[in-house]
Amino acid sequence: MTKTIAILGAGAWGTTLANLARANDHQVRLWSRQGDLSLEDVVKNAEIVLCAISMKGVQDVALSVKSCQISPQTIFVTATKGLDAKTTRTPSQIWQTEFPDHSVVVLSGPNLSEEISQGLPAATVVASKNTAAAQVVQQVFSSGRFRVYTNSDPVGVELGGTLKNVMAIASGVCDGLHLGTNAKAALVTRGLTEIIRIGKVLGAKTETFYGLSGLGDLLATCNSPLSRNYQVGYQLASGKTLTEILASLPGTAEGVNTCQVLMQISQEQNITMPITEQVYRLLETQVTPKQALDELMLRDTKPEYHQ
Ligand SMILES: NC(=O)C1=CN([C@@H]2O[C@H](COP(=O)(O)OP(=O)(O)OC[C@H]3O[C@@H](n4cnc5c(N)ncnc54)[C@H](OP(=O)(O)O)[C@@H]3O)[C@@H](O)[C@H]2O)C=CC1
Ligand SMILES: O=C(CO)COP(=O)(O)O
Repeated sequence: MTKTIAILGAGAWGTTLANLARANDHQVRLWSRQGDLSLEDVVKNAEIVLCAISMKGVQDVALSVKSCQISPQTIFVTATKGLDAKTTRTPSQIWQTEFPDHSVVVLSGPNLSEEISQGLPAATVVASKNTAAAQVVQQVFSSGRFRVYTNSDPVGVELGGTLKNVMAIASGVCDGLHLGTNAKAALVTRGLTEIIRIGKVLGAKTETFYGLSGLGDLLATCNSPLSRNYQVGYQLASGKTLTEILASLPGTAEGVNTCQVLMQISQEQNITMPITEQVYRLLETQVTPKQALDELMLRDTKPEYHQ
């Protein structure tokens, strides 16, 4: 059944998702601040409103959508991977707070948009407390090139995609310093342990992090030069400043902001986040990449906890 879909954000991810939905014969209207269509016209009568804008714009756009005419049945889908700097909320928590009577679905997975745009195969997850809403979104995007799984842990799926961005920065540093495959395996594995530790405190289920939106996205992003977050780390290791890197980066690297929000959460909730802390100190120029490595390697010895 053809659906009317409003996609907010005409960046790399919003455009790619719009093309996937159009390829399945859905009617798609795309909104961005630069576009010709007003937000009101784009969301009017939409059965699905999908947000793929950067984290920094989500709260304001959600408030703007609230003042538009929205059908009571509209499903909201969020594809943003970040945390709100003011409230530490996830994007789905923002949408659910502004639209408490609507279903909210999180779409997240190992989805480097450039590969999907080239028609390469990929899989993703759509997660919601409302299974029927997740299944609607699954049907909208599923194709022979894009395999979509449903899941009932939206916060876990969302945090997998968000927290791995910090690990992707660390992985870029690891590769930029040419530390080798053993070091990378150790970093990504301990990164997953750290993600699970944070995620559990923030309300996610542990097992979600072993799926596509957790381990899957961690592997994709930590190993691909297509990842903007990986690029930030890689270029920091080569001696560039963060300002220089962000000035030439094609698109958003959410891990930079996420890292700051996580440090706030770490202090408030007393969660140990050694890798995140070193990425934060590196971004703040408190340590060099080599010093960050030494700090991690010379921490107190301990048993191998998995969570
Ligand atoms: N690219 C990818 O491979 C993937 C990206 N994501 C996530 O999707 C989100 C968007 O990423 P991506 O499309 O790559 O980023 P881009 O930088 O390519 O695009 C960002 C989009 O967000 C919009 N935007 C930014 N700030 C605001 C604001 N204050 N108000 C309104 N709109 C704003 C931009 O609008 P404008 O054009 O008007 O400036 C643009 O449409 C990120 O959270 C990212 O982590 C998730 C999976 C894959
Ligand atoms: O989330 C992504 C892949 O799943 C995209 O990663 P980057 O935002 O680091 O480019």
